[in-house]
Amino acid sequence: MGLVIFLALIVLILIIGLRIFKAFMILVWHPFVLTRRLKNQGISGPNYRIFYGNLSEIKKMKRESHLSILDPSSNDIFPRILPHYQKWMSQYGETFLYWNGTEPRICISDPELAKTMLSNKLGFFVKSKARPEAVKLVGSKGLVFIEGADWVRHRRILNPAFSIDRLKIMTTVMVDCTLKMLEEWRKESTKEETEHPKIKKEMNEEFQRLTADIIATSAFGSSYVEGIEVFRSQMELKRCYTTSLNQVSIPGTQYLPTPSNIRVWKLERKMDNSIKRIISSRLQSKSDYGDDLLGILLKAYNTEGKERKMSIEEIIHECRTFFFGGHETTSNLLAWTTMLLSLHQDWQEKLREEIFKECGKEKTPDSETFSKLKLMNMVIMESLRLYGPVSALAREASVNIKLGDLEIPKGTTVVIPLLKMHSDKTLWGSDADKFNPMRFANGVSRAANHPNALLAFSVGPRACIGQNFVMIEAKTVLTMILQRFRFISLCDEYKHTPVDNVTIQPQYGLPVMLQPLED
Ligand code: HEM
Repeated sequence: MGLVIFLALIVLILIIGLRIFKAFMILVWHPFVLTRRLKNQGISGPNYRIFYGNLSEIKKMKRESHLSILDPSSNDIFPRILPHYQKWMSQYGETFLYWNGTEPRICISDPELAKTMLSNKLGFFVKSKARPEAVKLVGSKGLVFIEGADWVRHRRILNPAFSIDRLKIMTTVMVDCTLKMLEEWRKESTKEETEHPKIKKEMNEEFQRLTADIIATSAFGSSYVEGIEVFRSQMELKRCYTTSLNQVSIPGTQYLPTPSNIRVWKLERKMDNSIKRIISSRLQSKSDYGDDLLGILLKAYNTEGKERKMSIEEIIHECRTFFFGGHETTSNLLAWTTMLLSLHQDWQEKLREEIFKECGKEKTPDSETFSKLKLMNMVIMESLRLYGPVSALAREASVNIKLGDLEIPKGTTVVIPLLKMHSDKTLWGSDADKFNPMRFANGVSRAANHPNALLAFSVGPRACIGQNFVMIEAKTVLTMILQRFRFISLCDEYKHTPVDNVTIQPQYGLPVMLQPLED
C-alpha cells in the first residue's frame, strides 16, 4: 500500500514538474530565444511581459485612441485604429516584433513581402490562430479557417456559386432589394410637405439591413426577415469577440462553463438552429435543391450514393461564413463610400453624370453597364484603399522559413497592416491621405509604386471569394441610389470615428441628409 502511494506521488510530482517545465518553456524560454533570434536579424520591438506579452499596452493605447474624434475630412485613420502599430513603427521601424500574449507577431508593411507570403501555395504560411469567439462566428469548418485538402475541396465546391452566370442572377436580387429600400426612402420623403424634402438616414443601419437582405436572398433563397435570427446572433457574437480581443487567450478555457462561454454557446445554438430551419425548408421545397450557394452546398451533401463531398456540419459552418462575410464587409464599404461622396460633392456629380449617360435615370444596371461605369469603379477602389473593411491580414509560419531576407521562425505570425500600406506616401505619393479616385484611372496595378499596394481583397489562393459579388453589389446599390437621391451632407451630429469591430465601421453610425432628385 505504502509503495503504491509512493509511486503515485512520484507520478504526480513528475506530471506537475512536466507541466511547470512546459509553462516555463512557453512563458519564458521561447519568448527569450525568439526575441534574441530576431534581434540578430535587426528586428526589435516592445519588451515581452510574461503571459500578457504586449496586450496591456495595446488595450490602453486603443482605449485612448477610441476617445478621439477625427476631422471628417481626414482620412488618416491608421493611428486611430492601430495606434500600437503606429507607435512601434516610429520606435522600431516598419518591421518589428510584438507579443499578442505569448504569440509572437512580426509586423511587415512591404508589399513585395506581403505578396510573396500571401501567394505561397505550399502551406508554409497558414491562417493564424484566431480567438475562439471569432472562430464560432464563421465556424471552424468554413472556408475562412480551414486549411490544406479541406480548403481545396470546399473552395472547388463553392467557386461556381460566384460564376458569371450566377452573378447575373444575383444582380436581379440586388436590384429588387435595393428598390425596396429606395421605395421606403421615397415614401418617407413624400411625407415632408415642402418643395424640396430632405430625409435623414442612418446609412450604416440602412446598408447593414440591405446587404443582409441581399445575401440572404441571393445565396440562401430566404430573406432578411427569415435570416434575422442568424444576423442577430452573429452581431452578438461579434460583440463577444471584440470585448475578448485584448484579453489573453488561455488554451482550453473556451470549454469552461464561464458566463461569457455560456453566452457564446447559446448564441451559437440559436444561430445554427435558424440555419437548420432554412436548410430543411429548402430540402422540402425543391427536389433539385436549386443553383444558389445553399443549393450547391446541399448537392455536395446529397451525392446520390457516392461519397459525400461535404458533411452537414461543414455546410452549417459555410452558411455561417456566407451569412456573415456576405454582408458585414459590403455594408461598411457602402457606408464609407457614401461618407466620401457626401463630402466630395464634385465626385458625386461626376458619378451621377456617368450613370445617367450609361443607364439613364431609371434603367437598372446589368452586367453590360458595370464595365462602362469607370468612374464608379475608381471611386470604389479609392474607398477600399482609404476605408477598406479589413484592417490587417495575418499568417502563421508553419515551418522555419525565409521571407525576403528575413528568417521567420516556425510558429510566428506575420501581420500585414493594410491600413498602413494603403496610406503609405512612399507607395501612393504625397496625396496618399487625400480622396483622389483619379489615381486609379489607369487601373489598380498602376495606381501606386507597387502593383500589389492595394490588398483590400488580399491576393493569392486565399483571396476573397466574394470580390466580384461585392463589386457588382456596390455598383448596383450606388447606381440606383444616385439615380434617385442626392447625399446632401453628413449630419451635424456625425462623429468621424472609424473603429475596427471585426471590420472597419463608423463607431457612432453614419447619419446623412438626403434629398430626392427632381424628375
Ligand atoms: C468589401 C467587401 C469585402 C472585402 C474588403 C473582403 C476582404 C477579404 C479579404 C482581405 C479576405 C482574405 C482574408 C485573409 O486572407 O485572411 C477575404 C476572404 C474571404 N471573403 Fe471577403 N471581403 C469582402 C466581401 C466578401 C463577401 C461579400 C463574401 C461572400 C459573399 C466574402 C467571403 C469571403 C470568404 C469566404 C473568404 C475566405 C476565402 C478563403 O479563405 O478561401 N467576402 N475577404
